[in-house]
Amino acid sequence: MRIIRDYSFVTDQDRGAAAAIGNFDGVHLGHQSVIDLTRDIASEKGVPLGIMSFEPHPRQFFAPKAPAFRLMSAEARAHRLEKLGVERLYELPFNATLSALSPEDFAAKVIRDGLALTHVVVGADFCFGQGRKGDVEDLKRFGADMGFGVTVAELLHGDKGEVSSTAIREALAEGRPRDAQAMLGHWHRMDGEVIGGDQRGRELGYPTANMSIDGLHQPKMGVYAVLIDVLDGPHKGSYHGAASLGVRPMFGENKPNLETFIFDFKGDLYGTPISVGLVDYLRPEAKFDSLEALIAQMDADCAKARDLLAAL
Ligand SMILES: Cc1cc2nc3c(=O)[nH]c(=O)nc-3n(C[C@H](O)[C@H](O)[C@H](O)COP(=O)(O)O)c2cc1C
Ligand SMILES: Nc1ncnc2c1ncn2[C@@H]1O[C@H](COP(=O)(O)OP(=O)(O)O)[C@@H](O)[C@H]1O
Repeated sequence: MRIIRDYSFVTDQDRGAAAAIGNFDGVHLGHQSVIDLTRDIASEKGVPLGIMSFEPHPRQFFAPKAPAFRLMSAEARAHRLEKLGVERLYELPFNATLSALSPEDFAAKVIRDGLALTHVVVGADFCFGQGRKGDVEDLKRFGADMGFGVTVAELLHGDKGEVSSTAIREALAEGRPRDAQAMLGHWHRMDGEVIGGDQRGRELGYPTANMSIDGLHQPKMGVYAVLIDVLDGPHKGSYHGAASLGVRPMFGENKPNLETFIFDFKGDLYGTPISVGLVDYLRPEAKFDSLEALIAQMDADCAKARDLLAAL
């Protein structure tokens, strides 16, 4: 997969794709069905399969101080899109210039002149151009005039309503990772590099691989049964574990992070990229009267997490 970060000066090999347009935060089942549809069109036309996305997310551009809401970083999204067979990722910088393009200019300058897309696929609720003034009918009209195909994908509904990034954020904020999974088609994963902590974990008998969650949507704070993928290095592989997402009230008010104890594992993970999938919410974080009480609770958490994960 090639990542193209601008729509001007695009080389011929990166022009002419059939591309789905959107933010694809989470790459949930709705996104996946749009991508499947785009894949069929791309192979029928013999052109690369593309995604047009924006960085930062337009909401981040318009409200930079709002709490973090993204389900995944741009890097994690790219990784997942690549796994789905996407060949060109147009990760366009969302800035004052792009956001000020009228719907017609967006179609002409970005879709036609810049990327020369053969075909675009969007969801039925797609809006584009300055002030989100353009809708799918406008896009179809521009496509007919400017010479690109347009397909509008139906919005996907799950058992419990529409599959959306918003519904997934809500499920996670309420401690329902399995409901999020049902909409995502995969476990909600938080990716990052293992960073150093207070080196207390090993003394408790529970060394934890710590990760910053800055910039990411915050699921309900507490203890989870988790699946871990070590993405690189000598320990690369998949593991089970228990993680604490939060501020560690036992040890003062700290910045929220994710601390993961990996079962049956020994080794150095500092600096290693890992991916932690939330499977079950076990309990809120607590402040105990003694370290012994915390350790006893961690023993119980791990026993429970082992059972839940073994049953997957
Ligand atoms: C399964 C599990 C449960 C935890 N539960 C709590 C808790 O209830 N309260 C708390 O303050 N910290 C909790 N923690 C966080 C530990 O306090 C923290 O990981 C430990 O102090 C190590 O910190 P360090 O990595 O900075 O050395 C938990 C950690 C794990 C892995
Ligand atoms: N079973 C394990 N689970 C998680 N990390 C482990 C494990 N065994 C060893 N480690 C390593 O130990 C480090 C955590 O030790 P810890 O004492 O909690 O230090 P820190 O406070 O720096 O996180 C991890 O970052 C990782 O490199």
